[in-house]
Amino acid sequence: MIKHTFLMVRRFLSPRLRLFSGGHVTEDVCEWTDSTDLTKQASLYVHWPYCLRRCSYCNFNKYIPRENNYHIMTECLQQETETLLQLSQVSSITSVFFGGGTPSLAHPSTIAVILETVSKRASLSDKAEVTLEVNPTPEGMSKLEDYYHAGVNRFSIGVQSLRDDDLIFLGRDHSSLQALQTIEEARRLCPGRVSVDVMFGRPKQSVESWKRELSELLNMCDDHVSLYQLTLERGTQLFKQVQQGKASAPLEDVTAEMYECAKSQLRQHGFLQYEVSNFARHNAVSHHNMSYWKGRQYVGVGPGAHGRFVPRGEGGVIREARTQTLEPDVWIREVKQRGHGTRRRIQLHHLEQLEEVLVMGMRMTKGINHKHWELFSPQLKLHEAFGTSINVRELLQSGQLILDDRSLRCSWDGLALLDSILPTLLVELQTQILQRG
Ligand SMILES: C[S@+](CC[C@H](N)C(=O)[O-])C[C@H]1O[C@@H](n2cnc3c(N)ncnc32)[C@H](O)[C@@H]1O
Ligand SMILES: C[S@@+](CC[C@H](N)C(=O)[O-])C[C@H]1O[C@@H](n2cnc3c(N)ncnc32)[C@H](O)[C@@H]1O
Ligand code: SF4
Repeated sequence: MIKHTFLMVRRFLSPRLRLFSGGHVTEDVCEWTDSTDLTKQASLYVHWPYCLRRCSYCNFNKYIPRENNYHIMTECLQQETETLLQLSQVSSITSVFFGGGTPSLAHPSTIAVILETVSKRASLSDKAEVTLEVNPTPEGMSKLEDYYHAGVNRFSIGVQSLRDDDLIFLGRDHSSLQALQTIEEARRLCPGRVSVDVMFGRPKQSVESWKRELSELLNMCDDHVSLYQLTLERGTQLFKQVQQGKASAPLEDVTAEMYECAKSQLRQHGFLQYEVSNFARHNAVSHHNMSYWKGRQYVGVGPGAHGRFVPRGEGGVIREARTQTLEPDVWIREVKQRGHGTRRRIQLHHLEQLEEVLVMGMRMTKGINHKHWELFSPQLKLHEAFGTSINVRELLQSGQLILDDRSLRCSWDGLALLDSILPTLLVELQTQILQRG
């Protein structure tokens, strides 16, 4: 089974509410050529681990800063970027994503310094997507222009909700008006390259109010929407509130209806679903996230960041799943001592890599095409791996799964059941690989 997929995968894999169907994205803007040596390029993820407060639902790796150590954080992020780029020996970085935590708490000069470091160690095209996640507070908004000048060309704005009561309940540090103003300013700077995150299935939320809320958002937003169903995460305040009966999540059929409405509203506004949680208009898909779903290499820098790359700089030939130390102070110490804070390295052998390619690739509405699969599995073709099994045939016959000349993919109905389809595919893959020794 998949042991190494990172938090984001786990969190957003579950389409519990028959969440995800929609139109087709026709053109693949993120296609790599067959001749590309995949170990020579990677995307870069940079984690800023601090937030001003803890949102009640969030269990991402984030800390409330005790003191202002942003200067030292910048130095260490720069140092670790250098070390890991050297270790990976990639010649080209195809996209950069500053996530968190709240990376819009970082000084724009930190972003500039990291991007300069990347450019010194590898080629970073002017056209490469450079995303920064922004909490839509007045402080975040006031820095957008400086981030833009530092090299950011895409903003991902954590709107979450346009209902002020809900924002307070969720522990957010901004109002709905501030969110709309931040979207406007981000669109002025990066037209066509602004994404919003919005969550539904919130306590006390009704379908009617969700419809109105999404409609307001769709009238103001740009060309990319990430739509998440609020997940109850163990260890969060919201989890406790629900356990103690102080809050309750909407029933499953209510959230399913919320999704149905969202889907049709998004479609009316010209958005096409291209992944389990993501919708784009004018083909404004997230290149960085596409590189995860396509099983490309990525380097993860900063506390708790995940990476997948071959450490060619030390003679490695096998891709590794790498995780950086979670706790910022410990991570800082490690980076100062040895240039990086890698806590865990796991070699991904052939089967494990294929498992990841499968799990990630099936999230895309386009699924896994034959070329994509053959890059990782030249010997065992898609038809050979999945076309002969009785269990897989049942999924094909039921219409949940499609395997044809184009690709292996979920149907719209099937995508909603991805969690239950994947185990069958994984078992079949394991069987086929083991049989072939
Ligand atoms: C799942 S949300 C997606 C946000 C938004 N929808 C977008 O794509 O612009 C992104 C979050 O996932 C986490 N994340 C993404 N890539 C990561 C990586 N390589 N290592 C660790 N965490 C990562 C970070 O917490 C980041 O804030
Ligand atoms: C880790 S946050 C980082 C971005 C930024 N700090 C923010 O909150 O806007 C990335 C995204 O993950 C989503 N997210 C976090 N916790 C979630 C949960 N429990 N259920 C669903 N989505 C969640 C939110 O939509 C959020 O925008
Ligand atoms: S949702 Fe964003 S701002 Fe809120 S605690 Fe999580 S990372 Fe921080």
